[in-house]
Amino acid sequence: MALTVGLRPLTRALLRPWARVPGAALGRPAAGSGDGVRCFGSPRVLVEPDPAAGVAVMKMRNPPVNSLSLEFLTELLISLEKLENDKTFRGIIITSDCPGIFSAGLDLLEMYGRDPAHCAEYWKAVQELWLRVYLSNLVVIGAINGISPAGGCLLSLSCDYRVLANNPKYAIGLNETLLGIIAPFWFKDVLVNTIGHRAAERALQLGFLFPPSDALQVGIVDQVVPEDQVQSTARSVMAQWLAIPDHARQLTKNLVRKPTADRLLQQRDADIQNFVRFISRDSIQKSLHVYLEKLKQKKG
Ligand SMILES: CC/C=C\C/C=C\C/C=C\CCC/C=C/C(=O)SCCNC(=O)CCNC(=O)[C@H](O)C(C)(C)COP(=O)(O)OP(=O)(O)OC[C@H]1O[C@@H](n2cnc3c(N)ncnc32)[C@H](O)[C@@H]1OP(=O)(O)O
Repeated sequence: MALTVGLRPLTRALLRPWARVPGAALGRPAAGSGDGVRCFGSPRVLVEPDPAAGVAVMKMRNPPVNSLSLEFLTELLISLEKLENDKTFRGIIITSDCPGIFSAGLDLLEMYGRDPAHCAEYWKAVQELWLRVYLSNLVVIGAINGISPAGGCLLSLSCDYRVLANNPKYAIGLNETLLGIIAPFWFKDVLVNTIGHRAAERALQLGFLFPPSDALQVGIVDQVVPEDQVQSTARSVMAQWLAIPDHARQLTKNLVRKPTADRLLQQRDADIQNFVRFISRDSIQKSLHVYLEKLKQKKG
């Protein structure tokens, strides 16, 4: 897929793609990879390659909550692009390195109190990550080992298969309305494609965050397993998906997903402008302020 990363050169230059990850990366062989295969990545994205299996495990580690900041999105994009272009890999497992949190979704501080140019750049990166994961030629499996609201849910929904840890503290869903904001049409489309129109209508309006058993029942995840089996289950599922010839699976994936992606691709700039207009409204900024204050107060 020929997507440009589309971020300002400055943003990219600030990052150190493929820097060795301090400590964790140095000298630590990737699990199951045998001698000589090392983890790599960038400060916020740890990639554990298993070349023999053709699989890479991508661990998000932007503590405390893996919120999708501009820098984090950029690093995720660079990692994905690198894996996509490396013929060694046929599949990626996306998971979290932050205990109890898959991803808290979009970084609210990228949308609160920012100028329009920043919001536009941020939204472009959000679009880019979605397109890259959603249309990836690789098999993408989400090993969801923590709570996954809003943008975290979108990331999960963009995977080919979702395995959620069975922990009552975890939940997944598009909860935007609870923040006084709305899920954009392409978030909505992916949810409708996954759980159907009626269930999506209720879930979106009420901002449902589904705990594991409800998540499985509604179909927002494909499997719920004990927490200590999330990674191994993702691996077994990956083996099933990799048993299918790549070209047939990729063409089929494209057939199914392209119409949804095209809706955004045909109006990316307009979508950015809509977002910037919407998020810049005083009333929306107030809602974000109230929500951020609630998060602070929760701490006591
Ligand atoms: C007509 C309209 C036309 C066009 C419209 C066009 C476009 C649509 C417009 C907008 C679309 C926006 C879509 C938005 C998507 C999103 O993803 S919004 C984010 C949603 N996320 C959430 O609601 C999760 C919020 N966080 C939590 O609930 C909790 O933090 C947690 C359950 C994830 C973790 O709980 P704890 O472990 O208890 O940790 P804390 O709550 O103490 O958090 C630690 C620290 O992190 C900060 N934080 C948490 N989440 C975020 C976040 N998403 N972004 C930024 N920062 C976050 C939190 O404030 C704490 O900070 P400190 O107090 O330590 O500084």
